[in-house]
Order: sequence, then C-alpha cells, then structure tokens
Amino acid sequence: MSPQRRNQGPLLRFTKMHGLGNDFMVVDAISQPFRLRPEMIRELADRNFGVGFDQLLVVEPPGLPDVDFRYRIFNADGSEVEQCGNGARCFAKFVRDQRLTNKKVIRVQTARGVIELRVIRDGVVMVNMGVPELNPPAIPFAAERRKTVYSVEVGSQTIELSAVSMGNPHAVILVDNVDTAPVSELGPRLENHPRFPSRANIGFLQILSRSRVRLRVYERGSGETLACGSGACAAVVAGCLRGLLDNRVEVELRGGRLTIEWQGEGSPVMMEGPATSVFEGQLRLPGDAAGSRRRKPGRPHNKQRH
Ligand SMILES: N[C@@H](CCC[C@H](N)C(=O)O)C(=O)O
Repeated sequence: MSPQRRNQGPLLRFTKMHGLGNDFMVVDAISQPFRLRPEMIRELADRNFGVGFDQLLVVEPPGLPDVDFRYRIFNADGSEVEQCGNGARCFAKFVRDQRLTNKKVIRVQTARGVIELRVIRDGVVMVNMGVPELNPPAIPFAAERRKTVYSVEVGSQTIELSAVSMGNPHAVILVDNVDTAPVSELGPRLENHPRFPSRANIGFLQILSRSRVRLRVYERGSGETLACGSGACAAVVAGCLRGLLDNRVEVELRGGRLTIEWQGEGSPVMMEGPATSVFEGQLRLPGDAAGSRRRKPGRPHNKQRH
C-alpha cells in the first residue's frame, strides 16, 4: 500500500492474534465502522506488503435473539467463509479483552449457525463446533450416496478421502507420515476439485494411536496453515467413523495441540485449545477502503511461510 494512499482514509484498530500459529487480524466492527472489499483483504493478508494473516475475523452485533455477537470470517484470498475453529477461540478472548462482554459462555452467530464458546481460563477456550454434516449435498460434495470413504480421481491418481462439513467443507486423507505427505501438491488440486463445488480444506491425517494423531491442513483460500481447528474436528470425525479413534483425541498440528471430543453421530464436536494475542495495531485505510485498488500482476496474495 503506498504511503500516499495510506494517508487518505480512516484509522482502523485491530488485534493480531493466533491459535497455534493459525494467525488472524481481528477487527471490532461494533465500535468502529468497517467494511472491506476482497481486494483490500488480500492486500492486508499479504505477509510482505500488509499485516499478514491466514484469516480476517470481524466482530459484529448479532442479528439473532439469544446470541452475543455475529462472527464473520474471511480467508486470505478475500473469500468469506462459514467457520474457523482456531478463530473462534481467539474471538472469545478478543471480545473479553476488549470488554465487549464479560461472559464466560459466549454464543456467536456464524454463516452456518450458532456456536458456543466457553472460556476455561484466560487464553484457553472450549468451542462447541456443532454437529458435523456427513450428507454429501450438505457438505457440499458430489457423490451419489453417503460413504465413509470416497474414491476421487486427481489426474492419474485415485485418492481415498472422507468428506465432512464442520460448517465448512473438509476432505480428510489418511497418510503414513504427515512429514512426507504431498500437502503442497495434492492440497490445491483437491481444494479446487470439481467434486467440491464450494472448494474444500484438505487434511492429511496420521494416526499415532486411538487417542493421538498428527495433522496437516491445506486450507481453502489460505494455503497450508500451522493449524486448522475445524480441520482437526473433521479429522477426528473421519477417524472415528472409520473405527480408528476413540471419543477423545489429541491432535498434533504443526503449531501445537488441540483436544477434540466427539461422542458420535448426532453429537456436536468439542474443541479445546489456546488463544493468543500478539499485538494491537492501527492502520490508515485508503479513502476508498471499500476497495478498488488492483493488485500488481504476479504478486502472490499471501506468501506462505512453510
Ligand atoms: N483456520 C480455520 C479455518 C478457516 C476457514 C477455512 N480456510 C475455510 O475456507 O473453510 C480453522 O481453524 O478452522
């Protein structure tokens, strides 16, 4: 963003946060006006030219009774999405740190329903992530009928995967070792596979025991991240449905650990883990922050660190 353009618009206050290294720019859109076009979100997400983040999280007033806030989520590519588990924990810490609420149990409205955030202690939050959706049209995933494992053609390969929605679409692939899994090759191809009409997050799951797994996730709209909360939930659901996991599982992601509990079909998935604030900042948005600046051709939208 050129200094000239930066001096033209309003100041925006934000907090940089992360959940196990899955990082966020969090904006209170209750006490300040905020609206950005996807181009501007991509610029802010840029790790060299912007703030740098995997997702932008926006706190808005609720639009439903018995709900405390509306929680909006934007990927680094500017797309608005339904769910972000690591973000939900940071959301709970943010609204309390900013004194927008002093509740310990916070109900938030997302694009796919209401989720409940329970603050266990400062910096540790349990999220009721809702009941996973396994019906192909609701994921959405193209399949004639529901199965635990689907075969999907990717070029000349056939990949076996489970498809789960945690409000957002996930594919889960079992691998022998996440360190050597083809995350950067297969991730983008499956993310954009025609059988996932809304694209998907792609998880690579290594089972260590019935209660411990390792996971890497290539996220829709953000690339591989250090952790994905909804991906961890989807992976445990897929592992349980395959009969490989118990109801309570430690998920080791590149950025740290989450505890996931699922009692089986029809039950919500519970996720517990940390939420961390890194710094508070403010930036001056361009006068036309609702966003017309065109990206320079060829510049990556979110340089990955891995
Ligand atoms: N990092 C997230 C998921 C963010 C959204 C995802 N990339 C999507 O497009 O669905 C998490 O912790 O769940």
